[in-house]
Amino acid sequence: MDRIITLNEVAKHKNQSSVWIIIHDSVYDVTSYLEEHPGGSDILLEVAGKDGTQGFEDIAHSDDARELLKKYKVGVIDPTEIPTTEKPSIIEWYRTSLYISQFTFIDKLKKRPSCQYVEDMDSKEKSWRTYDGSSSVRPVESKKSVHSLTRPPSRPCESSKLKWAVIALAGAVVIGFAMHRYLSK
Ligand code: HEM
Repeated sequence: MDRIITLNEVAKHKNQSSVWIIIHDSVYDVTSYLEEHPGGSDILLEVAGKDGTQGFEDIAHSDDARELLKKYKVGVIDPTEIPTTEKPSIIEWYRTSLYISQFTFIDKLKKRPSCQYVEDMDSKEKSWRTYDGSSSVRPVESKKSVHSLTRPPSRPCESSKLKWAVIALAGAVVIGFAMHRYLSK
């Protein structure tokens, strides 16, 4: 079984004499690998005692590098310390969207500052990326699966609310005008 390690404990291993790095919620002791690392030791020391997932994924390490990780694993982060406060994914958002049947929706959404769940869509339009509120962007389900969702809206974005407010106001004006005409006869 994996050893459970707290963030506090990882934080203690932050200099050359002992370097622990978190990658995808697992903890690696790379002290003996510092000088061998093809990307240099400095880059590892920068994330020593911390989460290095972003840097690790940013340079798209090879499968060999990922295999090598196993050799240095010392445990996993205490699950109670892993943040779980994700906002709804774009799929959740689509389920509740008025524009569910239209792919052009994505373009509308991008233009609406109140609906910031979509950050980007890849150029081949094969996957969607969502903005989950914590500045991390991740690919999600394919367009097809988005398209197949048909639940009615229950969480419209601000501009939809605005639309209904305008309709209600227009209705009130029409009724007011009709009442005025009726009463002044
Ligand atoms: C902690 C475990 C890590 C291992 C076992 C590891 C392993 C490797 C390996 C084997 C390579 C050669 C290229 C490849 O096969 O992908 C490499 C390159 C590199 N790594 Fe890491 N790495 C680790 C962490 C990191 C982290 C946390 C960062 C950044 C914050 C990083 C940045 C780099 C860079 C910049 C290169 C050079 C890429 C190039 O010159 O093209 N590595 N690493």
